[in-house]
Amino acid sequence: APGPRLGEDMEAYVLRPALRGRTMQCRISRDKRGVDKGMFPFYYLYLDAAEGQKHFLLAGRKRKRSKTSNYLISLDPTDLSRDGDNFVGKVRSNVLGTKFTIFDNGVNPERKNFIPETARIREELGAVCYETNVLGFRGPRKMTVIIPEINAQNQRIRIQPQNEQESLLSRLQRGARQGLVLLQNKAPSWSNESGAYVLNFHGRVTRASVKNFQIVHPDDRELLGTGLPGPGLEGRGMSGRELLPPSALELFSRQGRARVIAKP
Ligand SMILES: O=C(CO)COP(=O)(O)O[C@H]1[C@H](O)[C@H](O)[C@@H](OP(=O)(O)O)[C@H](OP(=O)(O)O)[C@H]1O
Repeated sequence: APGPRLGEDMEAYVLRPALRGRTMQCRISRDKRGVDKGMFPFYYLYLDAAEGQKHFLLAGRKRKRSKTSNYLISLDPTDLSRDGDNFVGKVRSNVLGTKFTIFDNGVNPERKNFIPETARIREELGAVCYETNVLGFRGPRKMTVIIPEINAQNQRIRIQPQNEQESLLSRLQRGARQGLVLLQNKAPSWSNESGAYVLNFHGRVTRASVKNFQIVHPDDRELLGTGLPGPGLEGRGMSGRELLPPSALELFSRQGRARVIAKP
């Protein structure tokens, strides 16, 4: 897909769903160097464009004082402040770190100082649930991704919960799936030969990793959206449905336990 045009409104660009039938191939690099980057690394998202060009899109970093995993996403790699102009959204987990929600930069309506007349209620752009499996942490985890439907005009359905009960995760919990698209990670199969779980990444995997996953639609397991870390920890994500903030996808993939390798 073509990269952003010069002078394009980058906030609108990164929030716009990918066009149907188009593949957006991205990569994520992680910077763990430096004093506290082991605990709070930086993530940088790039779009791979024609002629080998890379377009910087987003930067992310785990925030230091939150009780839950809370990753801030910014348009500017040098400005990851929560109240900065470049703040475009965040990824927040539940207390257990098993469920994540991606918000834009709107306001939580349950905040005490929320003023409906002036503040825009935040949108939920997606959510991911990890289910531990019967094998405990030894087997591959099951990942369910929930995104709002994209209409025929390629616009995302607005999900702006007034309260927790209207959130994507609560709707998933009670089976209220109207206006939602549910995706899952493709279950790897056990290979006695390699002594590991395998999935066919069509030559794109260079190393066995718990971060290798393929997101598919349950009704069409061959239509892949894939998040893959490359050799230098640079992930390459392809999301056929929507340009989720893949730095968020990179973060999600860190929750898995079982290594998934490419089918020989
Ligand atoms: O204990 C908790 C209940 O689950 C959460 O505690 P914590 O993880 O520290 O998160 C709270 C922090 O103040 C965080 O800075 C806020 O995000 P913000 O700075 O982006 O506003 C967040 O606002 P929220 O995401 O809930 O709107 C708050 O909920």
